[in-house]
Amino acid sequence: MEAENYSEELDVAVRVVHLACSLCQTVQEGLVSASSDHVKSKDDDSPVTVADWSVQAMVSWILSEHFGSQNVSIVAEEDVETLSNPNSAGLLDVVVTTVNKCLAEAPKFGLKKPAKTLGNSQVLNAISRCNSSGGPTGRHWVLDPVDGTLGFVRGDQYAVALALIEDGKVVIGVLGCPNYPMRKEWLNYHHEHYRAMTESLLPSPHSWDEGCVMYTRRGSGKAWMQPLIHGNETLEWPNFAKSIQVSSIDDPALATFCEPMERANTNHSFTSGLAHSVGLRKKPLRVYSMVKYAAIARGDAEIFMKFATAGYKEKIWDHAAGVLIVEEAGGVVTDAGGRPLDFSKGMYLEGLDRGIIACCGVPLHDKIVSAIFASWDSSNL
Ligand SMILES: Nc1ncnc2c1ncn2[C@@H]1O[C@H](COP(=O)(O)OS(=O)(=O)O)[C@@H](OP(=O)(O)O)[C@H]1O
Ligand SMILES: [Mg+2]
Repeated sequence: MEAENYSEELDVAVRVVHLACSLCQTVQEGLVSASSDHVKSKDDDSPVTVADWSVQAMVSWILSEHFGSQNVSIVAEEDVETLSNPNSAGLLDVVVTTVNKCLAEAPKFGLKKPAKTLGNSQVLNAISRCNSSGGPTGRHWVLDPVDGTLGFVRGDQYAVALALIEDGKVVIGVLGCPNYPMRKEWLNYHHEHYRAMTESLLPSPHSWDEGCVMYTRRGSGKAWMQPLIHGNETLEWPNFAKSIQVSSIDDPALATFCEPMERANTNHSFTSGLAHSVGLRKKPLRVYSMVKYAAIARGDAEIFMKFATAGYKEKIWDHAAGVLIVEEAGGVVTDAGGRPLDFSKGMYLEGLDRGIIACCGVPLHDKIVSAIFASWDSSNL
């Protein structure tokens, strides 16, 4: 039966995402106490951190050890060029140290650690092995080592996203949300008070309470959430797993919609007009990263919309894990034309019609898609 497949893959994926969250938390704490060595610029000027490379190296190493490197194809965000440049020697040292420190903790998470610490070339190899471009056939892991890099460097929300695609379909989705606590009250609290209180101040990661890891398997009709582990705790399955479900709200007046924080990543004025025409009354909730999918999946918000500027091609690693978790938790995710997202075309969501709409259920989703149909011509997207 389909729902029983992939248990070993899911088990390893959840554990490795827990380990990656722990790595990210340590690095984010370091960032908050400010070391500019930890931030580099990518071509597109978005911040790239030690955590990006270290998570990618670590996840690649664990998956290859577990399943055999010849069986593991990984599509991931970071390439190895910047890091293998001799000018980046200092940064590479920090990454290698971070990876080894993290892997030393692997047994706490039920994973195997290396017999000897990894050297520079092993770490670079692990990163460069993630050079698959996916496609319509075979198995491909899809990793966003730190999704929401802006949120990460600002001490705010970010996610570690790992998915498995088989023959073009997402079959496993795991989303680590280190600053997104298990408690539902967080969203209101965050929205109303937290950002205002901390506008000029980077928060200490400890003030967020513990984060969570969400996961699912295609066809299970279920999605789960586990708390992160702390200190000397060990990850004992099922680690207090709680089943999660989308919200049952279908009245737009009661619904909350979330969208990207940054104007550069979505068209806020278009979504604001759309929200008005559909009857959404609440202020949009702007959150960095795939935590937006997490919020829909567990019923903290009802709608997620993202409309990138024309010409921007959405990458599969920014959506694969989140989409499956929302769908299995009872939600609907499509492009703006109402079609499912296509993960079979390589690293991009080729053919995506305008934007992405994730909803807790069909009635709200229909309303949004109809409103887009009605208002598109008059918009200046
Ligand atoms: N121009 C443009 N338009 C749309 N999307 C873009 C664009 N540029 C980048 N990206 C990708 O979007 C990811 C961030 O999306 P978010 O929803 O997390 O946005 S936001 O941080 O809340 O503003 C972001 O993921 P990360 O790089 O992991 O942060 C990018 O992959
Ligand atoms: Mg991303």
